[in-house]
This record gives sequence, C-alpha cells and structure tokens, in this order.
Amino acid sequence: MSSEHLVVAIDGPSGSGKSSVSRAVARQLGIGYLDTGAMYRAVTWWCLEEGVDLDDEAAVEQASRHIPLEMGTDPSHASVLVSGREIEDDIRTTRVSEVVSKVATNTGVRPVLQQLQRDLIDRIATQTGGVVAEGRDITTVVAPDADVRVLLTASVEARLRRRSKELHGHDADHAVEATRDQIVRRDADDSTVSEFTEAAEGVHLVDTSDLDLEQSVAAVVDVVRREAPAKVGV
Ligand SMILES: Nc1ncnc2c1ncn2[C@@H]1O[C@H](COP(=O)(O)OP(=O)(O)OP(=O)(O)O)[C@@H](O)[C@H]1O
Ligand SMILES: Nc1ccn([C@H]2C[C@H](O)[C@@H](COP(=O)(O)O)O2)c(=O)n1
Repeated sequence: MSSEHLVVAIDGPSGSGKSSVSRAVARQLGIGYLDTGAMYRAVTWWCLEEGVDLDDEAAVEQASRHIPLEMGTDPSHASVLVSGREIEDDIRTTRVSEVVSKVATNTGVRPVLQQLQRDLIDRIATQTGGVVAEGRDITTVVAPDADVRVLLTASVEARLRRRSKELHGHDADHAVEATRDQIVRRDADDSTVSEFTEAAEGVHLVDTSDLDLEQSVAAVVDVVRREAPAKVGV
C-alpha cells in the first residue's frame, strides 16, 4: 500500500471477535472503522422492508445497487443509516441474522458491495488518517494490498461460548440453537464464497481462543506496530 494512510484489514469467522477487536484497535490508533458485515446486513434489512424476495438473486442485486446507505465510521459509535433512518439495532436482530447469508452468498451482490467497500476504505483513510476494515474477504479480495492484514480466529467452542454469553437471558434451549445457527451454519454458508479459515500468504494469524478481549486487541496492535511502524503514531 503506497498511500500515507494506514489501512488494516481484519477477517475471521463469526464470533472470533472481529468487530470488538477492530473497534478497539481503531480507537487505540485514533483512526476510522468499517464494518463490512453491517453492509450485507443493511441490504438484507432493506430487502425485507421493501418486500424483495431474498431468493430472487437479480432483485437483491438491484437492491444492493440502489440502497441509500450511509456507514458510520466512528469506532466508538456504531451507526448504519438507510434513507437517514438509524438501523444499527435492526440489522442485529435474529430476523436479519438468520437470512443474511442469502445476501452474502449472492454473487451479483458481492462485487457491488466490495467496490463500495474499497471506495469507503479510501475515503475513511483520507478523512481520519487510517482505517481498520473487517469482514470475511477484506484481506483477500477487498484490500489485498492493505498495510497490515490479520486473520482473527478462535476455536468453535470459544466462539459458541462468547455468543451464548451475549444471548444470556433468553430461553436457554433457544439460545444454544440460535448460537449454533449464527456460528456454525452461517460460517458454512459464508465460506462457500470467501476464504476466512486459512490465512492467505502475508496474512498474520491471531488465534484468540485463549485470549481475553484486551489481550486480543494488544496482539493485533502489536502486529500493526511491527508491520507498519512508519504509519502508526506513538
Ligand atoms: N478475545 C475475546 N475474548 C472473550 N470474548 C471476546 C473476545 N473477543 C470478542 N469477544 C466477545 O465475543 C462476542 C463476539 O464478538 P464480536 O461480535 O466482536 O465477533 P465477530 O467476529 O465480529 O462476530 P460476527 O462476525 O458474527 O459479527 C462479543 O460479545 C465480544 O465481546
Ligand atoms: N466482508 C464480508 C463481511 C460479511 N460477510 C457476511 C458474513 C455474514 O453472513 C454477514 C454478516 O456479517 P457479520 O456482521 O456477522 O460479520 O455478511 C461477507 O460475506 N463478507
């Protein structure tokens, strides 16, 4: 990457800690943040709202081209706007999580969102001095020339444990099944279109199975400082 701005790309499976770690890393480095999964979720939400059949691939692709989407880039304040309406909470509901893979595996949608993501990465990096972008194909397809590329992993057990903890308070049986669906089934579907289980050449593997959140953030910041010392502030 030749630009003066720092671009950090982070991929990984569901529940590996990408969003939490990426936000914290961006905050620590004082740069912007892009959650690309939220973009697939926003298209899914928009299709559900507009009555677009998620099995109609051409119609969903058209929706991805025309969605009036604005992505928040502040790592301390998650925000996703569609037509000016804040949908950050709506896109995290089970209604969206259960079907988002249909949109993410639509091969007409992917290049549309990938180009939008490249444009956003450039814009955020220019505006804030750098960006941490996270998803499933950022290190390999969207920004293979990023200054620093990380694959964040964790064992299935650790990821199930983390998600179950998040869902604590719900009916226990439902929580376990919903967790399994959100982790195992969704990864199986998503991995048909992206490689996020093996680190590509030049991508740094950070296994967080035995790390807490703080240790995971420190591990990624260490990689960034090592790989791009000239672009990181003190
Ligand atoms: N290293 C860690 N140790 C313990 N808990 C963690 C760690 N990293 C993340 N968590 C917790 O695990 C949960 C899932 O993390 P997060 O949402 O960041 O994962 P993700 O990879 O972005 O998932 P998804 O792709 O499904 O959105 C969160 O509650 C988060 O606080
Ligand atoms: N670059 C990306 C980002 C996300 N996805 C898929 C994976 C999920 O099915 C969905 C939502 O992602 P999450 O918010 O759970 O990280 O989008 C993808 O295919 N490529």
